[in-house]
Amino acid sequence: MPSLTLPAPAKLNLMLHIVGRRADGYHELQTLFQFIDHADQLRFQARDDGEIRLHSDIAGVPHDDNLIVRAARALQQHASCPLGADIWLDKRLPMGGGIGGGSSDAATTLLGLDHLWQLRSSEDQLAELGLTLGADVPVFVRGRAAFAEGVGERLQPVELEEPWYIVVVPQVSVSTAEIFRAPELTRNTPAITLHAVLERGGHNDCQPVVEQRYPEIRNALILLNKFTSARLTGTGGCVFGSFPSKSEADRVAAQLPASLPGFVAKGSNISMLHRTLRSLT
Ligand SMILES: C[C@](O)(CO)[C@H](O)COP(=O)(O)OP(=O)(O)OC[C@H]1O[C@@H](n2ccc(N)nc2=O)[C@H](O)[C@@H]1O
Ligand SMILES: Nc1ncnc2c1ncn2[C@@H]1O[C@H](COP(=O)(O)OP(=O)(O)OP(=O)(O)O)[C@@H](O)[C@H]1O
Repeated sequence: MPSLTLPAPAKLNLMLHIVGRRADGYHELQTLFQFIDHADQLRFQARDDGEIRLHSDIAGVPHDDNLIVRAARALQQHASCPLGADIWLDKRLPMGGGIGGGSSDAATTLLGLDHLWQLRSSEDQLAELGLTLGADVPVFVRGRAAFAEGVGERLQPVELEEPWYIVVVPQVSVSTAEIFRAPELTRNTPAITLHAVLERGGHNDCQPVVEQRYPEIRNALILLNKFTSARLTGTGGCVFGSFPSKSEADRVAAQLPASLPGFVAKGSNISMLHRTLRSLT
C-alpha cells in the first residue's frame, strides 16, 4: 500500500484583536497568522478496508476524539471514499500552547489523505471541511500567511517579513475555551484595516487575561522582553519574539533558564506542509 510522510507545522498569531461576539458565543477576531518551520510529523498508509487507525497515543485524548481521526473520517464521509488509513504521529508541538498543533494535524490529515486516496478535492472544499473541526484549521489547509477575520475563516493572504523566532513554552497548558469565557476579556477592540495592521502592528487581547491568570506566562513575557518585544500567541501559553538572524535567536535562547524551555524556528509565509506537497508533484 502507498504511504506518505508530511509535516504539520505550527502557527503564530502575530496580533489578535477581538472585535465582537456572535450570537452562538464564538468571538469575531482579527488576527495575523504566520507559520514557523517547527512541526509534528504524520505518516499515512492507505488501507483497503475503510478503517481509520491512529497508532500513536496522545495522553488524555481518546483515539476517536483525536483531530487526526476526526479529520480522516470527515474526509472519508465527504468524499464517500471506501479506503481507510493507518496513521502514525510524531508529536513535537506542545499541546495547548496556542501554536495550533491539533488544528495543523487535522489540516495535514485532510491534505495528506486527499492526496493518498486520490480524491482531488478543491482547497475550498477542504478548508470548509476543516472549519467544522476547528477555527484554526482553514489557515493550515490553505498554507499561506494570512490576515484572518470572522472566527478565522475569512482569510486574506499576506506577504510578511520572515524573521527567526524564539518560542518559549511555559510548562502550563491554557484552555482556549477558558480564556474566551473570561468576563474580563476585552471584546470590543475597534476593527482595523489590514493596511493599518501592517503599518502599525497590533496587540493580543488575550494577553492581559492570560498574564493575570498564569504567573508562569507573565514571567516568560518579562524575561523575553529583556531581549526583544515579546508577545503571547493565540490564547497561550507560548510566548514569542522575533530576531533578524538565526545566530541572534540562538544567542538569546542560550541565555534563557532551563525552567523555560523553548525553540528557535524560522517564520514562513508558505507552510512547510505546502512546500513538501509541492515537491511531490
Ligand atoms: C485563538 C485562536 O487560536 C487564534 O488563532 C483560535 O481562534 C482558536 O481556535 P481553535 O483552538 O481551533 O478553537 P476551537 O477548537 O474552534 O474553539 C475552542 C473554544 O474556544 C472558543 N472560541 C474559539 C474561537 C473563537 N473565535 N471564539 C471562541 O469563543 C469557543 O468556546 C470554543 O469552544
Ligand atoms: N492531534 C492532536 N494534537 C493535539 N491536540 C489534540 C489533537 N487532537 C485533539 N486534541 C485536543 O485539542 C486540544 C488543543 O490542542 P492544540 O495543541 O491544538 O492547542 P493549541 O496549540 O492551544 O491550539 P490553538 O492555537 O488552535 O488554540 C488538546 O488539549 C487536546 O485535548
